[in-house]
Amino acid sequence: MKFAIAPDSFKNCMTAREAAEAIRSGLATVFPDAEYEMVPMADGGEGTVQALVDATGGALRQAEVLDPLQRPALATYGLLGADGDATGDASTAVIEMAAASGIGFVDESTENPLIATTYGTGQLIRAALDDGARRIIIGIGGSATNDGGAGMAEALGVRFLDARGNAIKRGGGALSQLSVIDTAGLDPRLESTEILIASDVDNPLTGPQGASAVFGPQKGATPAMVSQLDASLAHYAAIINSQLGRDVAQMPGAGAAGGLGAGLLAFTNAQMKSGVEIVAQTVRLAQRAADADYCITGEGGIDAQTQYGKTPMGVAKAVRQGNPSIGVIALAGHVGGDIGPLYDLGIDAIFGIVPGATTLEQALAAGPRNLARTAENVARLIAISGNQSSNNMPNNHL
Ligand SMILES: O=C(O)[C@H](O)CO
Repeated sequence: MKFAIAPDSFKNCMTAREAAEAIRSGLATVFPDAEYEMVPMADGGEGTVQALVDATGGALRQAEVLDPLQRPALATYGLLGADGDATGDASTAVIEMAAASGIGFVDESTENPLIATTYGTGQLIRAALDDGARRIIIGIGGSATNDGGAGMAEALGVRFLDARGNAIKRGGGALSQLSVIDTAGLDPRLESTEILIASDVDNPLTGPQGASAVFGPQKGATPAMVSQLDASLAHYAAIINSQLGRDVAQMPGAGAAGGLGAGLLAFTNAQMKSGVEIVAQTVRLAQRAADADYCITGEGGIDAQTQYGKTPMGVAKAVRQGNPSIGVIALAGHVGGDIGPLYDLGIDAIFGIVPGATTLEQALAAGPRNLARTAENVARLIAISGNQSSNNMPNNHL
């Protein structure tokens, strides 16, 4: 009997690796001799750096950056281990933009998307290049910014000038004064660096579905600021198009992280991909689960949204590629209504792990125990289903 264990983190409760350990401990009470392939997962959002470092035997690194309000901060990124490195030589870095430019750096009294900058994200990319990265996975979303990634590009050597040739201020508000983009100083290492963007949304840069209209308010933008920021980003995109020949405004995902998606597409050779697919490929999930009987995945919450690129869905797709008969079982702290489509899309069964009425605080505190107990019960079902190998039958549990 072989299990591939590939959960996401359970937010505010367990990292993906801790969740995988809890699942293994529950399964192992019933199948102590089974083989367990541990593959902590993520979808490009929070926890991606930790999951990829854990899954590949990599290392966490820190860099001094400027936060969205240009205050000094320390931000963590990761270098993957050779285990999960598509380059084969441990030169892939993984970055979460939110580690340098995320909403967590501001509160209601300081948030201001007119001035917030992604400069620190550019500093993280530079730090990864200094570490020798030739492939960078960057998870984007959860930002405090609305600057179209101009700050990120500036940190990598691009100059943004007004009509008089002076550098404009950082932040989305000042982009309305942009006249010339000078890319002569852009870090030449970017030319030969593969950048994969794992985006949390596929919104365009501008318009009613764009970065400012949809996500500006959650960063403190008033309706007047939303109009100003949307016009600034439209102006910025028009100059990018006319001076760099890249038409990024309506590309899917260009509006992610306050338009950082657009900035990466405009100034680097980045490609936008599904976050969970990038992670699954990087950790070779399909290969590692190719001879597994079951895959156990999970996440803090599973609901109808899960089908749109969340980890359990991406895991199911990946493991079924080379192993169509694998059983895929998902465990979650919260299971929403309308999960029917997930069964058709490749998840065989979904179980909530919370045993009864409880407060969120209690549920979080008991998370690892609840996850392990639910995994044990899943194993008990498997044991009585007759699919188990007779060598692994735990008589004392039947
Ligand atoms: O950061 C943001 O703007 C949202 O998470 C969408 O990417």
